[in-house]
Amino acid sequence: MADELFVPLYEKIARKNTIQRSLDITLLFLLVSLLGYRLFCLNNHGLPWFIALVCELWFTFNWVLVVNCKWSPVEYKTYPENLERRFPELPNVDMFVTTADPVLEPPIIAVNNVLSLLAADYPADKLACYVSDDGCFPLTFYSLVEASKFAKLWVPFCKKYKIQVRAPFRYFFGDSEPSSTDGNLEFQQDWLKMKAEYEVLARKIEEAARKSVPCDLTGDFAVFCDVERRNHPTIIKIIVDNKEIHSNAVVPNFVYISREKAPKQPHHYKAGAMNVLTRVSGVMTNAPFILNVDCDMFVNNPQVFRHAMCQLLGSKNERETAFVQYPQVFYDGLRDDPYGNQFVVPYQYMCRGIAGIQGPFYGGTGCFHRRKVIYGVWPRDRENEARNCTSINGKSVDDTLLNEFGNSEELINSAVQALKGKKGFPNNLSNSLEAACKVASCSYEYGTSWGTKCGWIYGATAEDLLTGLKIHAKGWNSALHMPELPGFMGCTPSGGPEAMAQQKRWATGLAEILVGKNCPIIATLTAKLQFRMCLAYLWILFWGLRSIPQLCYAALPAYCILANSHFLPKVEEPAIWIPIATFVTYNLHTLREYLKAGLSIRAWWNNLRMGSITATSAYLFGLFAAILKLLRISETVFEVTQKDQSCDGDDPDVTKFTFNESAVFVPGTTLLLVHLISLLCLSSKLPTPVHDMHGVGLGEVFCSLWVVLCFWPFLNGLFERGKYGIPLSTILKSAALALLFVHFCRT
Ligand SMILES: O=c1ccn([C@@H]2O[C@H](COP(=O)(O)OP(=O)(O)O[C@H]3O[C@H](CO)[C@@H](O)[C@H](O)[C@H]3O)[C@@H](O)[C@H]2O)c(=O)[nH]1
Ligand SMILES: [Mn+2]
Repeated sequence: MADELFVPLYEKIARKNTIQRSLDITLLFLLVSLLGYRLFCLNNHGLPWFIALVCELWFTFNWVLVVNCKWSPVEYKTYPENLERRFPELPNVDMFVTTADPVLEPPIIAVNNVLSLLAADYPADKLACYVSDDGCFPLTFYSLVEASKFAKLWVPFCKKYKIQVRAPFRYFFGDSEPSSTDGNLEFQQDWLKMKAEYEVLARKIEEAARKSVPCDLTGDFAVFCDVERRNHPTIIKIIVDNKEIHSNAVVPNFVYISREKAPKQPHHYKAGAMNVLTRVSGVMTNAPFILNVDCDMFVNNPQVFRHAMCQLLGSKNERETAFVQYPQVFYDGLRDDPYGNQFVVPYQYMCRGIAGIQGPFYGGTGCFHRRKVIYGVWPRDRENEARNCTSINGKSVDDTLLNEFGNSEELINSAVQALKGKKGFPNNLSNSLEAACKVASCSYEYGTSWGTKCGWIYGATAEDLLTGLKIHAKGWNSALHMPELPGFMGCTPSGGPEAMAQQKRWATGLAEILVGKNCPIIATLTAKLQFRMCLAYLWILFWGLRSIPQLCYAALPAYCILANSHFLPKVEEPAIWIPIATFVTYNLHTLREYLKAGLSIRAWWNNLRMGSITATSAYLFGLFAAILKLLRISETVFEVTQKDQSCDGDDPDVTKFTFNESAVFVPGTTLLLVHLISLLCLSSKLPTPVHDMHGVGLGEVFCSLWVVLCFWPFLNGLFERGKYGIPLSTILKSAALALLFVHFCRT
């Protein structure tokens, strides 16, 4: 028996990275040499030299942050086979799904997500699934109700045959025959039946979507009569109450929530939805653990709950795992990542590295939380005893924290249980409906700490990072898990405008955090955020700010060509080898990372190129939005990204960059035009103003060509039409700006 208590549930293993470290340091050394050289001959050079110095200072600083992130990577191994030996009674898990827009997020996607959650390999009576619908759309509710009927067949089927992918649209994807080779007749029959049933479900949802009203708004649907999306009372519907369907329940509890909305009442987008989900589930099932997934994801590894429990239950000290984050892995990703938004390499190196510091950032989806951590408690140890709401023997509960939870007695009672670490809070779902509606109302949060001290934190469109930061600041660590079979899979934008909109939102959200009162520097000085973790947060929070030096540096070669000046040493000077070595080392180093991660050279190039494109367009606009908010000129908005159901990643045309009328494409187009003009001037030997003996050199010309190469999708866009072409209005605006720039350079 003693042995049982010591079987390990997980292991944290340091990864070897000697070569990577030495390359990282070499590059840092080269960057510092470049800076040294620039400073050394600052006096002999003009403006471009100085701008280059400032930009390179920034790049060097950024590289220090990167090296810090990548320095000590770790890997986690879990042993779910040992889980039940140590914990015969598995804890409950509440699963949260958010959806907001039935057009941008077709309900069939959320339906598949929910089905994969309901069918997860975990005792059904320990799970409860809560779907928040910010769209308040009867179609979403209708789809979920239909899905729950299908789930009664689907869940047993998946469990019986140990199906891996439990999202039907992926499981049946492209298969016209059962994928099993064992030729089991019963399986084949069940398979065909399931497929037919799923097709019926999908067709029903499709047909309902085509009608203006998906079904008769009577009975359960009556509440949806005349609801306005932004002005309606709370709607909570218990779709499955598994206590009601006797002991051998197959489908977990399943609840639909559309929180109250009222005009002029802030609803805080996803963070607000997550807080309502936390409270409603608190009064209904109150599981000690919470899984949150965006609507566009699904469970790809049905064992994921057990894996996560290994890390959450298996640590000697709770402080080690405030949450377990699974990386975002995308299905149907376009080949070679043309938009640079599949993040395979960042997850491999940066995320694993940060996991070795205080643990990965919270990524907003595919994450298992401890409920009490979400409730805002500090890790329990002697130092924090005074801050914590429970004392060691679990007797006294701090009233002040609970007062901050709002005036629902049911919620406070359940929170007391949760804070004491009690497992679950047996309650009948329908008995708690009234309390649930109360805590989902939009006035509930007045005068409480929701969004500031507890729950998901408000004030940034990157609520995920902010919430995680707040947790780390209390001294909690988090854990990463990247099993070979990805835990969750989701979708990522597969079009230029959508990709830009998403990155812009992130840049805004990150900049909002940087200047907000939860800035990591303050958290390190006044709370328990580790110094290296603070640097890691700074690395990501600076994403938007990066646009300025990137844009300046990218414009510099064109400026030099037009003004007949230079910012690089001349080819005949030995110092030219410093920038050359930096350039070559950087590119070979990153290329090595891509190849080691199993990606292609093409993927490396696409990411490199998108790095410049995104920085000079989406990040720039994201930064502007944050500045406008700071100046109180306008508020930032969470724009939901368009989810495509599936597309053919191998079709050559879908990898072509797409554009729209958005102003986000103006800076990139301008930059390209400026370089084209400068190269044209150079080749036609237009008389250039004579400044001094330091005329333009080969280095600048090479850099200019490099920028054109990076902006190749834009060059293509100049000549294409339709969605593959840059709209004429954008071209005209950019041309005007480019001419202005040329004029500035030549005077
Ligand atoms: O008012 C809102 C807006 C959004 N959402 C939901 O938030 C989720 C994320 O939105 P999405 O448009 O898919 O954003 P992504 O850029 O794909 O999401 C990433 O970035 C977000 C922060 O910017 C995080 O919240 C996400 O978890 C993370 O996956 C979706 O389930 C939405 O339904 C709401 O519930 N209410
Ligand atoms: Mn998403």
